[in-house]
Amino acid sequence: MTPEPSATEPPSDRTPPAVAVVDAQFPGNVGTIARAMKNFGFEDLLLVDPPELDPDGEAYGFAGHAREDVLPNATEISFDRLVTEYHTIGCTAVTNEDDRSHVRFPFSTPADLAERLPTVEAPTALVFGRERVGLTNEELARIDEICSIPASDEYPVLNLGQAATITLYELRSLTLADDETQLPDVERVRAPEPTVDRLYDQWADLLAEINHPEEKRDKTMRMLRRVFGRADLTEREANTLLGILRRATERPAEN
Ligand SMILES: C[S@@+](CC[C@H](N)C(=O)[O-])C[C@H]1O[C@@H](n2cnc3c(N)ncnc32)[C@H](O)[C@@H]1O
Repeated sequence: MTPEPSATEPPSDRTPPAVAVVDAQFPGNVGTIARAMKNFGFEDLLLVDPPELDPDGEAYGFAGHAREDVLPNATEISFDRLVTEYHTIGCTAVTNEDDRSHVRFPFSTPADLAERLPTVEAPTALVFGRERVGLTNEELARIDEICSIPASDEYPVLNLGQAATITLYELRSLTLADDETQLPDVERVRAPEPTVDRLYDQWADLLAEINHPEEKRDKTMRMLRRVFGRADLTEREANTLLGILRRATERPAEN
């Protein structure tokens, strides 16, 4: 019998996409992308016409812990081999004004891809373009599909490192174990009922203390209960408010 995978084991039945960067002009971008890959569990970095990656330079400087594995293990590849050996997904900005017959259409968002990629059997590569001119139309025409991050129509073009980071974040379910794809479930210590009741008593005392009109007090208390009910106070928050209200009601009248 196959043992149940533990919660921290990565999803085993999926081959994570490789990340290809075409003609990266700035080594810093390659470092930023390598770091995002390490953050979100991607390992296979492919570089088409890469710049010189000096171990004392920007790429390694920007790569954080990816300088230990993702970056030194990067593979140089030609664009021809990339499009022949991989199911390629070109990442590019599009706007609503883009001509629909254009090479940038149809497109998926990274979130769409996260759902669909597990069903693609061929090795896949996400392809990012140059910082200044992106992927050329000729390159896009040879790529299997297009992925675009939805952004302002007025300015949908992110910088290369940001675009790769957002895309890889959205695809993290392909590489990370379920318990790594979300933050730890830290139990909120909700304020116990007697503490919340004391808080309302203190409010009532304060309303009396400041001579809030008697005929309005019930309504005001109802409103305060609603406000604090919505706030869903933690024990610490309730105690802090209680302390402040107590000091306000116990303060000797001035003058
Ligand atoms: C600064 S952009 C290139 C700008 C270039 N003028 C263009 O319009 O493609 C660098 C790379 O980031 C990625 N990128 C930028 N914005 C994107 C978006 N909204 N969706 C997907 N990828 C994006 C693409 O891979 C692009 O080639």
